[in-house]
Amino acid sequence: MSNDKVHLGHTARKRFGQNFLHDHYVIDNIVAAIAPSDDAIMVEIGPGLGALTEPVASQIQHLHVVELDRDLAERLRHHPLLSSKLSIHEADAMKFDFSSLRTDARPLRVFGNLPYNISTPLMFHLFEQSAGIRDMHFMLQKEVVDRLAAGPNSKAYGRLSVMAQYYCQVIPVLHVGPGAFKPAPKVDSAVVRLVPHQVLPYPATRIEDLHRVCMEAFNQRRKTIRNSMRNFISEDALTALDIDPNLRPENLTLQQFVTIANWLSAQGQG
Ligand SMILES: C[S@@+](CC[C@H](N)C(=O)[O-])C[C@H]1O[C@@H](n2cnc3c(N)ncnc32)[C@H](O)[C@@H]1O
Repeated sequence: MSNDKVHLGHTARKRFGQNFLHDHYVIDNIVAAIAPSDDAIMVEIGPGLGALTEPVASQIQHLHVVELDRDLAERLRHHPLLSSKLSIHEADAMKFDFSSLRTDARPLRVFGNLPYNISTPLMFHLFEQSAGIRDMHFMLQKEVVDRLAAGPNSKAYGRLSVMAQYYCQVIPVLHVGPGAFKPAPKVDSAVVRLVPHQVLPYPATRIEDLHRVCMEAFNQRRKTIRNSMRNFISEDALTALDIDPNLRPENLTLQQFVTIANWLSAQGQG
């Protein structure tokens, strides 16, 4: 085993997606982007060995952390500087009810250097609870940030772009190379800021229908939507919605996806 896997006396566990930040310049930039504040309930996902936890906690009164690794949660409980400021939730963030942390009128602010193996489903889990969240800052694979932020007519545009932008404004913040982590991941990383819309710009009648339309369209992204959507909407119905059936899914805007999903919901066949 290479020494790269041992950081501050802890052996990184691959199954928990553990790549610990150790570059102080990068850490400072991330904390500056987060701009910790006491006017919200701050929550970190995957505090690990505390690379972000320590500098964030030093700027605020209290911080919730959600950590799945029992050993790391235990270390944090005994951390000389942090333990008095932290509420440690030893739990799986994928199943965690973040809204349960809202014990007063303040919104949540969520951040984390996410385990890359679960980052996409975890974001979907958070999008569903986004009404009570002011903002989220996540370290992700750069490719995922590119997909989150992509607009129509680009290669990176897909289901993740449409669903993320349905719920949030997406702002890429910082590019981070592999050397900032121990062990170093094989891919480039980036920090993204996600700001949930106060009022959804294009509300879907049934969110399941929007999921379905995106899924069916992007599963066959080289086909025209006339073909990839023929299971649930006819060419004539698309034309009646003022959407060209010859387009491919990557040409459709979020608004057009929602228009199709809402048409589907209105048919009562979603
Ligand atoms: C990429 S590491 C980041 C650690 C630390 N924040 C840092 O930046 O150095 C991901 C962290 O998430 C934790 N983790 C992995 N899966 C998790 C899950 N399902 N729920 C909560 N935490 C998880 C890992 O144990 C690890 O501490």
